[in-house]
Amino acid sequence: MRIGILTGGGDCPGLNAVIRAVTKSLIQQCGAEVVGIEDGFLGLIERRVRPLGWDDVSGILATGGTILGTSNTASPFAWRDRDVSDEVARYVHDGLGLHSLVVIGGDGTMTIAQHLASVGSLSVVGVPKTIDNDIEGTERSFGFDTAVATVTDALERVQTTGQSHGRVMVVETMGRYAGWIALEAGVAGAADVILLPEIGYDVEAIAALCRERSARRRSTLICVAEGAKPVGGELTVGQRVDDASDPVRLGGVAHVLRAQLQPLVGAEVRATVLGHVQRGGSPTAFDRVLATQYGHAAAGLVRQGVSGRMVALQGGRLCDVPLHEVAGRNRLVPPDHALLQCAREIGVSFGEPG
Ligand SMILES: Nc1ncnc2c1ncn2[C@@H]1O[C@H](COP(=O)(O)OP(=O)(O)O)[C@@H](O)[C@H]1O
Ligand SMILES: O=P(O)(O)OC[C@H]1O[C@](O)(COP(=O)(O)O)[C@@H](O)[C@@H]1O
Ligand SMILES: [Mg+2]
Repeated sequence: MRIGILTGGGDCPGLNAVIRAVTKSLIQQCGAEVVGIEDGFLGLIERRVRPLGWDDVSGILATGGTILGTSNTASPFAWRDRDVSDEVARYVHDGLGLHSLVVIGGDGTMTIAQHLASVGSLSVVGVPKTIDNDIEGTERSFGFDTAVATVTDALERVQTTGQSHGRVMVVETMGRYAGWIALEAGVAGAADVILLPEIGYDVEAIAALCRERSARRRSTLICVAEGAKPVGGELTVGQRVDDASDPVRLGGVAHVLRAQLQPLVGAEVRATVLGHVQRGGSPTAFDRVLATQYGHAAAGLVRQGVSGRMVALQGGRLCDVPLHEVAGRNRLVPPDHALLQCAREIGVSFGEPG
């Protein structure tokens, strides 16, 4: 049995833990030959692969990033304005002789994997990664827990300096169009205001809260997701990546909000954009365990000859879901989410109009 592995989309902590678990499981359980594909789908397009043996994946459990490299721009369906998916499928079948491909990625990567599985009749098994936790079909992607821990730590640090100066402190998280990181870290880091892409905010309502807190000699800690926007307003685009299917990179809403709040509050306002620090470094123990379980489960599906499915966590239990239920979708924070309600009832503001 010959199996390929690739990591696609933005990197996140725990990718190496999955690569290790998939490879060790397949070698130990069925003596499989494992092939690492470099830089996600780019490696299939440019034909860059290398063998992965037991020793290649030893000692990488706790390391950040991905030993295989990744790409969040390369798609076989739109490569330099061409659809090269047929060539890629032939390379996987005939060139590499792969029985199955384990694809570790996010919503975008799973969309490509699902298309490749149907168009190219490839055998594909998915593993959900992303700090954003926005993949349909699973309640947890690995990498999210580590990002939340990093943001929580940052919020606590920003809070002490904010309180010393009596300032309004705005901290921006990643997450694209989903507010999971801001919501969980905002609660864990005791933010006074949490702004999510799923809930439009009102600058005057936030300013009123800041003024009221300043009057009580309290600083205000605002945790804003990069995809948050004012009611009826626009997303803040950080930059455009022209060769990506989704060229928009969000970023900078903390600076926009800072400028909007400053004339409305007495206190000084400062903004911090956490950026890629949220994606780097060693995975938490939770993510190491989840990534190991996901990798082991994906190897199990491969050995059973299952295709077109992604391993997942539902109700705290490992399971697998069809890729077509994941592809092209985005899991957002639902308006009736229990943690939203909990936060509201302990006085956290979501910046909603008063
Ligand atoms: N809706 C989509 N349809 C097809 N390809 C997509 C879609 N969204 C993203 N992609 C492609 O999938 C790859 C990874 O997507 P990205 O969203 O950056 O990472 P992730 O897999 O972590 O979600 C990129 O090559 C991107 O061009
Ligand atoms: O690394 P880039 O290209 O700046 O992308 C930034 C984006 O990637 C993420 O960090 C992770 O998103 P994906 O998991 O979809 O790749 C987003 O939170 C962020 O908006
Ligand atoms: Mg994504």
